[in-house]
Amino acid sequence: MSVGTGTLCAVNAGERIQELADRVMVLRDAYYRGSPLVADAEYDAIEDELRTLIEANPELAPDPNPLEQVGAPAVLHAPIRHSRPMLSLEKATRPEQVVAFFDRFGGQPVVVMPKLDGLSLALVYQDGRLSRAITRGDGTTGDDVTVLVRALVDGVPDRIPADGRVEVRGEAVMLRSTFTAYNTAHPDRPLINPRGAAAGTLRAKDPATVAERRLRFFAFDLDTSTDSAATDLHEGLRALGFDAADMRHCDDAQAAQAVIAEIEQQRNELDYDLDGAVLRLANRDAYAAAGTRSSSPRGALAYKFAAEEKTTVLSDVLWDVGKTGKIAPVAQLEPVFVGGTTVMRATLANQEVIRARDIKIGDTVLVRRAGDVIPFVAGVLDASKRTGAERDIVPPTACPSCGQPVTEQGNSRELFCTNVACPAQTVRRLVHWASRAAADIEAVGPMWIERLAEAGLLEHPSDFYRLTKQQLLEFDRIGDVSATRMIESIDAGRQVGLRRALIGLAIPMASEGTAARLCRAGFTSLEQVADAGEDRLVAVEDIGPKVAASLTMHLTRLRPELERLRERGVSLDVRDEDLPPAVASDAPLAGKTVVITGAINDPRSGEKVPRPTFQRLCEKAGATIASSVSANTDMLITGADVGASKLTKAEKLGVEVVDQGDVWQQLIAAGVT
Ligand SMILES: NC(=O)c1ccc[n+]([C@@H]2O[C@H](COP(=O)([O-])OP(=O)(O)OC[C@H]3O[C@@H](n4cnc5c(N)ncnc54)[C@H](O)[C@@H]3O)[C@@H](O)[C@H]2O)c1
Ligand SMILES: [Zn+2]
Repeated sequence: MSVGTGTLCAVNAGERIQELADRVMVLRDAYYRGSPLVADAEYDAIEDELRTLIEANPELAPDPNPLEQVGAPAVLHAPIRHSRPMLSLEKATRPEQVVAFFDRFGGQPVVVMPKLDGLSLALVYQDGRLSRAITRGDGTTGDDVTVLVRALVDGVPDRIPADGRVEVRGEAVMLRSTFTAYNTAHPDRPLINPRGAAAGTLRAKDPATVAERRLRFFAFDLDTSTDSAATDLHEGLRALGFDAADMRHCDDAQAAQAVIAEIEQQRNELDYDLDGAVLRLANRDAYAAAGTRSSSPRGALAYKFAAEEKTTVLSDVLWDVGKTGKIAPVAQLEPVFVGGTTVMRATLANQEVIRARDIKIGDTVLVRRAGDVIPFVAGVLDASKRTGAERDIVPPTACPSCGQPVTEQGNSRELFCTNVACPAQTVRRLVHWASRAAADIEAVGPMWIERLAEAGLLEHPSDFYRLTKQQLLEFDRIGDVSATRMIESIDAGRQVGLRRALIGLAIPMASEGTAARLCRAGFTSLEQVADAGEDRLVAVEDIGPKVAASLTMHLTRLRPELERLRERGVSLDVRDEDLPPAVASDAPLAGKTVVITGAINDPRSGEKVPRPTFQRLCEKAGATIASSVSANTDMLITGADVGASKLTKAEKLGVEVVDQGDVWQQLIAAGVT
């Protein structure tokens, strides 16, 4: 008897299936206990491989099959059985799968909404009062977390206008703003990511211990015993007073795909993490009638986005000297595809973060890259993987560029090189001067700036303006064309003006906003700011004593440089672009200080409008823009997906909250476009 290759394969496949199934169980167990061993993307890859193998070899399906189970038989403190199972979702990554979903339910309306990355909760109401909040658990039985939810979760009303039994399901998330604020306040015990933080919060024994870790609930599912509730999911939830996940009705796969793309695009600007978009039958009866599979409802589909977190190996740490002399640890990573690009370097912030997260060279670390944010190392996931060959990360005692001793500053013990002649700092400052936000010397890139500095031709920003074409032509790889381009680009940079020059000088603590505010406060030249003195500077809105002191000290030090810039024809005077546009006294927002929050869309085209563009429109209509709500704010303009914290604050301070739609109407009526 011969053994066919098919059989051999099946034997191998069987082993592999068992191996993967075991691994899935181990990873789930750790994950649902709150200490994941790998990033979600890696876990999902294991599930995918298992699913593909079982589909090809159904007879080898393990028993029990983890893919037919939900969650994990987690440790439940107060188990409660769900009225109907809380399931997982079927996943899709390709447009064809969205088409297939629409084909399956020909003609039925579908809602598309963000797939929030938190943890799901079932809220049970009896005759209008919240009676219970329950976690998903293993899908059949969850944990009673009513006390914690009442104390910590915003967006869960105590009472709703409905009789009988009502069950609302949704996601409890930690807003990114809450997460960041918490980690800033507690650098010694940082949270790794918002989702883990949310799950951990609802595992606390006593709400008082996690009081600063507030969560926010967004509803996505509704079950009622009464017939009075709307059959449309979105309307039904809103009528009961819930913030629903932002749902958009779509009639066909093409429309759905467009909304999915829009959600993915907005992903970075929202105040919560999301890992995909959910498609779901809009009609609640149709959704119920579609029924379920072993572990997922048939009437819904999750479209997954690229992972924003992955694990990789930290191969080394370099200490990088920045333009203000700050020496920051930069992680060198084994290349990893995350957040849509291959990441090889990530920030480690400072030595306190390294200590608090107990990170060592050689560790497998979690790397997070969300949107335009610089990738960073969030922490070590599986310390049990350590072999003993890992090395401690040792901060330098001398500047890696100039060798001068370093100094430590602040609570997070940031390291600084205070040598003003430090070559690394010099290059960084020159690069910053040439950057778009400052003199915008586009044709002289960072590499050439470094070469020119090494050759002794550049040390201060003013040195750019005495470079000659002859000097540039002496460099091997600079020909006539590029030398001309460089000189022209430097010439154009002479029009830098007060605001951008101040940005370009990289004065510690003075932000781009500081520069803009000084211009608006009536300063007409950089010399005037240098001579103003701290008292006059603090009188400017939003400029505090520390910023004023830093400005005065550094501009005094830079006085000779300001003179050289002037001598070489560089304008340090305020420019038109630095000032708010002229406003008529009857402009709709005249005299109002406004804060803008949420995503802004032009109602005429439906298109997204970048925040700075909308700010400029409001300014043209007479408004002064502030970054956060305070007692001085007159109006909070809200776009889509507004963070709860801003709204709560506005309510507390009695600030008028106005929807962007109303503001657009006024802008359009006043001809401000
Ligand atoms: N890192 C690990 O080791 C590890 C282990 C196990 C699971 N996981 C992760 O946990 C998840 C497991 O999948 P799952 O079954 O828990 O969740 P899922 O990805 O299948 O999605 C279902 C969940 O999505 C949530 N959700 C968010 N927005 C929703 C919306 N608008 N409509 C409906 N549901 C919405 C709900 O909480 C629901 O329970 C995956 O992301 C997986 O990567 C990770
Ligand atoms: Zn140095």
